[in-house]
Amino acid sequence: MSMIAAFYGGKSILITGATGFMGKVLMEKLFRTSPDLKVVYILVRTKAGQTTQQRVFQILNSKLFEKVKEVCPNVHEKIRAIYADLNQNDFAISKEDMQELLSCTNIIFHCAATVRFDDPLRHAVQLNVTATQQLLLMASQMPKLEAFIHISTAFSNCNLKHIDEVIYPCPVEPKKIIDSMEWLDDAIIDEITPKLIGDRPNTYTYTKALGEMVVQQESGNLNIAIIRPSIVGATWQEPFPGWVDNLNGPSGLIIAAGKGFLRSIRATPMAVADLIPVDTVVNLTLAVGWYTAVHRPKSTLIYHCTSGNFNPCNWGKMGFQVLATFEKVPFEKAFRRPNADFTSNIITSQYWNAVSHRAPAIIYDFYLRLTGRKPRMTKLMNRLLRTVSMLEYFVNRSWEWSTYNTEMLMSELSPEDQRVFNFDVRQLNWLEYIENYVLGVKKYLLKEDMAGIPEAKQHLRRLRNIHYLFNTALFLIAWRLLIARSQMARNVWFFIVSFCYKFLSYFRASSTLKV
Ligand SMILES: CCCCCCCCCCCCCCCCCCCCCCCC(=O)SCCNC(=O)CCNC(=O)[C@H](O)C(C)(C)COP(=O)(O)OP(=O)(O)OC[C@H]1O[C@@H](n2cnc3c(N)ncnc32)[C@H](O)[C@@H]1OP(=O)(O)O
Ligand SMILES: NC(=O)C1=CN([C@@H]2O[C@H](COP(=O)(O)OP(=O)(O)OC[C@H]3O[C@@H](n4cnc5c(N)ncnc54)[C@H](OP(=O)(O)O)[C@@H]3O)[C@@H](O)[C@H]2O)C=CC1
Repeated sequence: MSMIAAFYGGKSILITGATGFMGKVLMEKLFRTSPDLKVVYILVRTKAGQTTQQRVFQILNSKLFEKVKEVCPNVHEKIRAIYADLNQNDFAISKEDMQELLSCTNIIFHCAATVRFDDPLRHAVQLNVTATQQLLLMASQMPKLEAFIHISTAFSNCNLKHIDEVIYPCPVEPKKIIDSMEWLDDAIIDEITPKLIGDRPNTYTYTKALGEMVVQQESGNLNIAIIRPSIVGATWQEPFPGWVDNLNGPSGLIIAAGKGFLRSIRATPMAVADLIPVDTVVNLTLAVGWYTAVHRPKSTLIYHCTSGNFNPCNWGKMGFQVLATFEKVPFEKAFRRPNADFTSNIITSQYWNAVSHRAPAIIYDFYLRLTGRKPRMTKLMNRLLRTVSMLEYFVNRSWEWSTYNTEMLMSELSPEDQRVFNFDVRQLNWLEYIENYVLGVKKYLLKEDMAGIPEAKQHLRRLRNIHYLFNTALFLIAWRLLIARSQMARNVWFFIVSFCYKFLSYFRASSTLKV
């Protein structure tokens, strides 16, 4: 029997960010391994015209929860969706709901965050710092609370090369930042943002670092742990391989590359691609919840959930395997044939951007205009290149994260728990994982049917022929222009033509002789 699964039995668990990528997988695993848990409270806001209940209904009816419904048929009764907006005071939770949360909660998993890199500082602080502070305040009023698990990111200190399992202070205290957001206007905040984030690349990593400081400062008597995952990718094994439901991290780029929009990227092929499957993060998170509550470590432990030091894979190998998978299972209706040029040189990258991205977009828009349609490719391409430029920071550097606490925890688990809550990425076969990831993107994000693969392959063959035809035409036009202008080109042309003529005459004469 798994000790971790048994631990969650009968517990009341509060999850923030349960409607997000990681939150859904966390809930799924909890219900599948501990169907006898008492209740899972989830803080949910209304979104895109859906009520909180409709959102829960949609999650429970997704493919991700198919197995759960077999193991825990009354799962819908065990989820208590509480309306909450983490941007509001007291999260806009009703008095009755708040009372219930405060008196019943045993464990908190705080996953909610804004993961957008370009969020204005005010918004990122509100969600990643102030909301964390408020949740800690709530936690301090929960008499039955056994553990508070905060999900941060391995990149909260990406300005450092080697990162230990400690909290690194930011120059300005989080409390001062929170206070200043109340009275500074947006224009001034925008102006001081670059100075505040310093050598971090964006407001996301900066506010996640501030969030950790808040956790440390407001921990009081709480039993707290922090988990720092690296780049979270599709599921490795559970509940099935390749599940993914958003465009963050590499997923969006896999689509852009598979559809032939993105054919080159400024990336260092040898840099470590520190990807970590979402089910691995969730297994570690649940194990940490158990360990923190049962063993009550004296200080706040930080767990790095990374792959680089256990089982490194680099961007070059990843890109190669992604392309190899596109050969077997191409995406439908590609714009161009998928290709990948990784270059770490800024000038070469600008060149490829012009030749491989902007020029085809302009030509396609010209074709759309000619055929009476609205041009859209240049706009789409600009957006894509903006996204890529934001991710470039992470694909041109390598980091080292120490993992003593994660390894310690692994050694504390029983063999059964090591199996059920496996977070040992040494067992991960990257080639298999990446192939399943690409398949998952095709199935669960693009919702493409496998039956369409022959047609997709046929489409790629057509694109290849168009590509050859286009290049030949381009070459002939360029050559024609050149010989019209340059004597040397004319001489070369004359030499080639006369050589071909002589060769053909010789060939004809020798074949006549044989007859
Ligand atoms: C030769 C090329 C490739 C070769 C083939 C192989 C490819 C695979 C190999 C790997 C290559 C390199 C992969 C690099 C991945 C590196 C990721 C590193 C990230 C690590 C950071 C730390 C991890 C974390 O802690 S947090 C999680 C990460 N967070 C994110 O990823 C969020 C990023 N997204 C944003 O910040 C925003 O969405 C932004 C700024 C990118 C765009 O904002 P904007 O307001 O302009 O638009 P949106 O409304 O958000 O979206 C517009 C449009 O774009 C789509 N989209 C959104 N995000 C992405 C994305 N990541 N990639 C692609 N497309 C994206 C979105 O759906 C919208 O589409 P519509 O059609 O308009 O709806
Ligand atoms: N994905 C990754 O690569 C990595 C993620 N992390 C961390 O993991 C955690 C989970 O990330 P992930 O699941 O990928 O992120 P998602 O963006 O998928 O999910 C974010 C969650 O936060 C919720 N949320 C955001 N704003 C509010 C709000 N105002 N009120 C209530 N809920 C809100 C979202 O709710 P809604 O559905 O309503 O928008 C959603 O449930 C985050 O803390 C992130 O920093 C760390 C490393 C890498």
